[in-house]
Amino acid sequence: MIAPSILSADFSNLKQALNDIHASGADWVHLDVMDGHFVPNLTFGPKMIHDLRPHSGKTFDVHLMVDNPGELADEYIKAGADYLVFHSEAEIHSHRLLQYIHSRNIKAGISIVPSTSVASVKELLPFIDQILVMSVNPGFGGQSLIPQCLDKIRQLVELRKTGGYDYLISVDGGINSRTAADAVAAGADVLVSGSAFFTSQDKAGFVSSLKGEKRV
Ligand SMILES: O=C(CO)[C@H](O)[C@H](O)COP(=O)(O)O
Repeated sequence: MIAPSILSADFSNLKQALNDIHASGADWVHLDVMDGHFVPNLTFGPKMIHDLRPHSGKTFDVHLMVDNPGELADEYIKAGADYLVFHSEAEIHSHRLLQYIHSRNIKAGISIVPSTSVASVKELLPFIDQILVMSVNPGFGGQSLIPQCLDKIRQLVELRKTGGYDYLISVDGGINSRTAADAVAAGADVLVSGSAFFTSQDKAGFVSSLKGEKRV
């Protein structure tokens, strides 16, 4: 599946960004929430997500790049998140927060930055619907994929098989027409793409290309 990240959209025209995502055939909308503390950038909060919600029937994949995500989770659940994904590095009680998100009847996920190992989140794998592998240091779009991060996807595929778990593996950062095939070969289920998607003149062709349907 393809999840364009509106981080790279024109923030003065986000309805158009959603229309572009719908017309492209992409599957999800990826919404990057940054607090200026956990990552050195600020984006938007729950009101933005709430206001965008009526304009899209797509799955809203909300990626919290914030300190203390447990204190903020409710606001994003109320705003209309379908998946609420937080960083395990930012939450001591990740297991409790996963349970809480599930108790509110939405999907729950964790994300890991490039310096976090899969081994350090192994205990959480039975309790998640998605793991978002950051393939750049989070904070900004337009960076280059760190190839070593793809090995974490391979490890997560193996652990899912041996553990009988049921999570999706997403990859986020530096995904474009050149890198997508490596991420898919490693076992990624969801490709998040920001700058490559929004700078593409042929977004439907770009999405098809990432899905392996045709080349652009
Ligand atoms: O989470 C993010 C940055 O922290 C973005 O979703 C990600 O970087 C996508 O942007 P690009 O495809 O341009 O790398």
